[in-house]
Amino acid sequence: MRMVIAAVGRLRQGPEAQLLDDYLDRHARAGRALGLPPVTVAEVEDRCGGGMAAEAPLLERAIPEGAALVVLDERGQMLTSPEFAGRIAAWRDQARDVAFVIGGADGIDPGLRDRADLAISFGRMVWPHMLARVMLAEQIYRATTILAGGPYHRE
Ligand SMILES: C[S@@+](CC[C@H](N)C(=O)[O-])C[C@H]1O[C@@H](n2cnc3c(N)ncnc32)[C@H](O)[C@@H]1O
Repeated sequence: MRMVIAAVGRLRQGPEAQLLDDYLDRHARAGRALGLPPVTVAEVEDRCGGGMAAEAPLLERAIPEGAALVVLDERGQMLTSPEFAGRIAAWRDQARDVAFVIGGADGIDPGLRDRADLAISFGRMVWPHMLARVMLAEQIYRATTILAGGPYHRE
């Protein structure tokens, strides 16, 4: 199993990058015993201003073949953290790769969005894509602690 975040834009050094690295490091450490791999981040950028249509093929290239495709989209489903953890465990048990896709300023091209296995919403408000990246990393770490039975997640 591989876990990939494919995201539009380059995250510069700063608080978001520090938070992202921290959650992904924590996930990597906690996930080892659970058979969950570290998350890799593939950043894509279209320098010609082509918007989401130009970004879609760049994102596609970062998605492993046959991977479960999860798009982050404010119109998607709102899962609880334990539900999200259950999805991750199911992909692990099927030895299936999973790719999480985060769009740019215009969002994710409908062609890519429509073929997703799952669209996840962090609420109906629109978040900056760099914050969505950090929030996703935190939820992946949280999911790992839920699967490990740790005390980080409380209801
Ligand atoms: C600035 S938003 C783009 C919003 C754009 N108007 C749209 O229609 O998707 C950039 C990316 O951040 C992520 N994002 C922002 N808000 C989100 C939310 N509430 N839930 C899930 N993902 C979100 C999505 O991947 C989105 O493509």
